[in-house]
Amino acid sequence: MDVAVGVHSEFSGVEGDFIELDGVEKVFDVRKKTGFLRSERRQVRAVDSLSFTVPRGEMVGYIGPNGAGKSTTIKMLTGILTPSGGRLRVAGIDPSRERTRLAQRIGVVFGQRTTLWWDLPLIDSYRLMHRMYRIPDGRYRENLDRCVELLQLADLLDVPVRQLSLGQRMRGDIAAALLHDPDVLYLDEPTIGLDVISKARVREFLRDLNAERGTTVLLTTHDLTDIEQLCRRVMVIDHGRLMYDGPLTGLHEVGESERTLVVDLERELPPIEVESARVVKVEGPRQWLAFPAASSAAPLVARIAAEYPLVDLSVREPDIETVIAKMYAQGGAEKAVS
Ligand SMILES: Nc1ncnc2c1ncn2[C@@H]1O[C@H](COP(=O)(O)OP(=O)(O)OP(=O)(O)O)[C@@H](O)[C@H]1O
Repeated sequence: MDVAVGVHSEFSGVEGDFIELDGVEKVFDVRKKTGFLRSERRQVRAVDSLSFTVPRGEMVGYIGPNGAGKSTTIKMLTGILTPSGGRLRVAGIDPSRERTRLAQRIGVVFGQRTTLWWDLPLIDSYRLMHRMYRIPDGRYRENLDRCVELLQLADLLDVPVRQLSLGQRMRGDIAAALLHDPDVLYLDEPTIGLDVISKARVREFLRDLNAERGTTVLLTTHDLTDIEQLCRRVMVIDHGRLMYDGPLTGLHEVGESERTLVVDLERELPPIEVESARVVKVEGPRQWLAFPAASSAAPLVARIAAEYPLVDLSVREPDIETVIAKMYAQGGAEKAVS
């Protein structure tokens, strides 16, 4: 249960930290209407004594329920918002003081919004960014060619952004964030709303980018599969505070959460009987089995494949809200922040 505290020290204080937060706070002043012509001032502490470091080249998941403070953190890391307290540095730069200088070093992708010009063909947005970021011609060409090839954008360059599908637009946005070769990439829900194939393509691209270029990546997502496939380390934030920092498996252990194995059998059969999982739902030849999220699905799959007429299967991660709710229920959250 004390996994979180132990694991945290493994990652902190590493030399060459690229992102550094020390006791960072963000308090918003909000006015709430309490009656006709009357309002009350209230303070919302969106980020509360947040401290963590990310070494150069690490790909880290940054997750939490709605309203936890993730976007506020990312906005402070880009310099859009100024912290109310604490110390924050990205590549040695104080983001809110030197926002323009920092812009050359960072790339940002917001899954729910586009940075592309809606009415223009994709390539025109890239040409504008070329000028805006004053990217040397050779470097721009090289980065564009690479992104076009790896993100399969060749057929889309002349299409107005408004006509792109969500998955195509997302790939277009990721390329836009990388044209100036940033050292760090902030990704806010990069796979939201994408189909399975588009998700796989985006994840593969990010994995290669991180491996080949050593780009530091901070990834915010509600999809734990993104984290499982991309990040060795995950940070959980709730009510503006860091609740957990360590590997995803450790988070599952703290929360004692479960994954679901969905199996399609050749025909309708009685519930599957295996030691390490329990059937939670049966619908015709399809069965849902819950098993501990911290353990591997491989032995379970092998066992079922050997004993049952298996046609197809998939593994579903628990949702973040469930994992966090279980963490609280087990008392894991208190241990992680202590
Ligand atoms: N400009 C603002 N003014 C007042 N309150 C704000 C402002 N921005 C964010 N908040 C509040 O700060 C808290 C954290 O919000 P934030 O957007 O950072 O959460 P989040 O983790 O990104 O959530 P989501 O997953 O829904 O995007 C919330 O209570 C939110 O209402």
